[in-house]
Amino acid sequence: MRVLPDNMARKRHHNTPSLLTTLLCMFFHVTLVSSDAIALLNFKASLRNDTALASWRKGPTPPCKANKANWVGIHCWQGKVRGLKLENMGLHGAVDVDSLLSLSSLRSISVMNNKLSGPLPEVRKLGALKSVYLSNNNFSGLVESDSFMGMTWLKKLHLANNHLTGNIPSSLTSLPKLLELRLEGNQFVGRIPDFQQKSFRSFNVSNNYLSGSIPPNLSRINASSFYGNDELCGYPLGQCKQTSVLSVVVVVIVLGLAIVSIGAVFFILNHRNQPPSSSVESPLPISNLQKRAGIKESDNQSRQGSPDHPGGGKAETPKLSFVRGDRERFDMQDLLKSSAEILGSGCFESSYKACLPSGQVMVVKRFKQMNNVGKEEFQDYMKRLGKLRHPNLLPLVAYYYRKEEKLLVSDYVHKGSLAVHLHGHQGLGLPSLDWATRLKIVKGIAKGLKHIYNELPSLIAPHGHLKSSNVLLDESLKPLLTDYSLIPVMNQEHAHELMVAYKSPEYTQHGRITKKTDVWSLGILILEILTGKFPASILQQGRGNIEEESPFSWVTMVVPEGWTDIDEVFDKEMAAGSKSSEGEMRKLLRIGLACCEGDVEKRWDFKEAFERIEELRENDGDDDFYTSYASEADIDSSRRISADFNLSTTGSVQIF
Ligand SMILES: Nc1ncnc2c1ncn2[C@@H]1O[C@H](COP(=O)(O)OP(=O)(O)OP(=O)(O)O)[C@@H](O)[C@H]1O
Repeated sequence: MRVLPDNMARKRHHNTPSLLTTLLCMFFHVTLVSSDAIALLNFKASLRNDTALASWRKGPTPPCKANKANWVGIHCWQGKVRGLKLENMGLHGAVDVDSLLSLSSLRSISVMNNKLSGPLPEVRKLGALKSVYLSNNNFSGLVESDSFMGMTWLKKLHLANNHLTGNIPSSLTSLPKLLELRLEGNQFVGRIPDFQQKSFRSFNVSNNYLSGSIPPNLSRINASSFYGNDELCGYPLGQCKQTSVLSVVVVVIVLGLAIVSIGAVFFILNHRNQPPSSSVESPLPISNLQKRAGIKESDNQSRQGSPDHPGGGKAETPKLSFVRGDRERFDMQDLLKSSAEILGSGCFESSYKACLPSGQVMVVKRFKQMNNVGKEEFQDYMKRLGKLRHPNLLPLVAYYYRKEEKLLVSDYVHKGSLAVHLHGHQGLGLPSLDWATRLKIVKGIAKGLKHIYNELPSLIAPHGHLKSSNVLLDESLKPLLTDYSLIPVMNQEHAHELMVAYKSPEYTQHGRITKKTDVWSLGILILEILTGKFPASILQQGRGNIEEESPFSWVTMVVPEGWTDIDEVFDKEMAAGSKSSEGEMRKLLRIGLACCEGDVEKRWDFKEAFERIEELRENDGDDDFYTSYASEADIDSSRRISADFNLSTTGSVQIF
């Protein structure tokens, strides 16, 4: 609230309404003008010629009521603004992305066919967007390489027919979900970068100033998508001209000379920078990780070192033992002096994120209850775990052994855990995981488990601690299992008390775990993924009251017996926009329930569960306003779409 200077406050006093009126006005303002409305009104204020948005105004009519839009150009879902479709409205001015930041449910934005100008809007700030349509405007200027960095959810980006310059932004090349990219009719220069996406549903870079050869993975795209770039070559356009032998020789000689000179410079610098003697190293700064975690730096056991560690010569350094040969080494000192942040405290001790001076970001998980086996057996087992390699397993990188505590070190996974994406996404302003992503995650989890079952057949519960916080998601939302196969080294009483395997019905009822125990956990995880509800057994973990409630009560609560209505069971945010996949969702639910069969004898074994999951058909769900239109025709047909869209705002056509 702005505070008025004293004299102004006095001057206004005569004209101000009574306190009661003011309070009433404030009350009505707060209740009638939702935060979505405020955001939209600020957005409108940034536009020139906004007469087309006359229905956007303060007052008793909110932009959305449930799934119905009251304001023109708005798509609504559960009372929140889900999409903005402001096409062919003669809008001038710039797009004020900042004003839209509080629209937490916004997933699609289209301002195509207007006269908007200024630099490319910073859509990256709206990281949850799935579709961005800015084609046919007057946006201009350099597009920075990181303009789309972190837009993990972006499926469709249409920037055609503007005046954008610079290279095609490299941040586009690794967006995991990007399916449509329309950049035609701009002034992009340079080479087409190597897109990592396997295939595009729509791709067009024609009529720019691109040069060089077309990357091979784009060679299946229609040639017309590349036309109008005079210096572009390679399939599907004509072959690139062969460079003459002479020019190759010249390039080789120049490169050779450059390498020799760079080598010489490095040699000189290295020798200059070397400390005169290792004994005069400056004292280490106070360790952040050490300070936070209170990890002891020196003790007799740690000084013995490990044969695995190449830097074994430093007698005073506590040793980290690396279990993989393919990893850049760092030592315990690096780890201890790195800046650290607590990621969370699970059932065991806390986990820390540590940023090493080299730039590597690691996670250090501390265990005090890991004394089930002696030192040698422990080391052998860690080496065995280090040998597990699978795209869906987060590898153990190194460990630190002290009798009193162990540290397990792995890579930091930036997108965090599945638990956060299922239950904490709203607070973080992230979109809910769609059905297609959830199914891919379930398939990835099953594949990771299969690998552990194959590689560690002697373990009774090969994973033993499967839950949503132990499934991490990488940049492309691929699942990575963590904290797996630790039961053999855990103190048994702690394992019984804390680990998920011991929360299964066979343990709570008969005091045993079996090969099918992980299948129970997989079933619970599947139900959690489908319903979006957090399993009670995890909430109760470590509090010792699991026996008071049957392990089935959560299952019967989230999947009531004889359910028929999909809305009753499935996470609404997942089910919306995936109507065509309802059949597969139901199949997965049946798989989840079969895995949650209380009678171990009747419960599927892992092989059966895996095969059933593999059979599920993947289908990349789509939930923006162009779902029912061929995207190639988007721009041409925008008038038609707008007409349909107007119908939807009256409630007669449901697009979302
Ligand atoms: N390598 C990692 N990268 C990113 N986040 C991680 C990593 N390892 C763990 N986390 C996250 O850090 C938080 C704390 O993890 P931690 O393993 O200590 O506890 P937990 O998984 O909640 O429970 P438990 O101790 O039973 O495994 C969790 O949210 C977890 O998902």
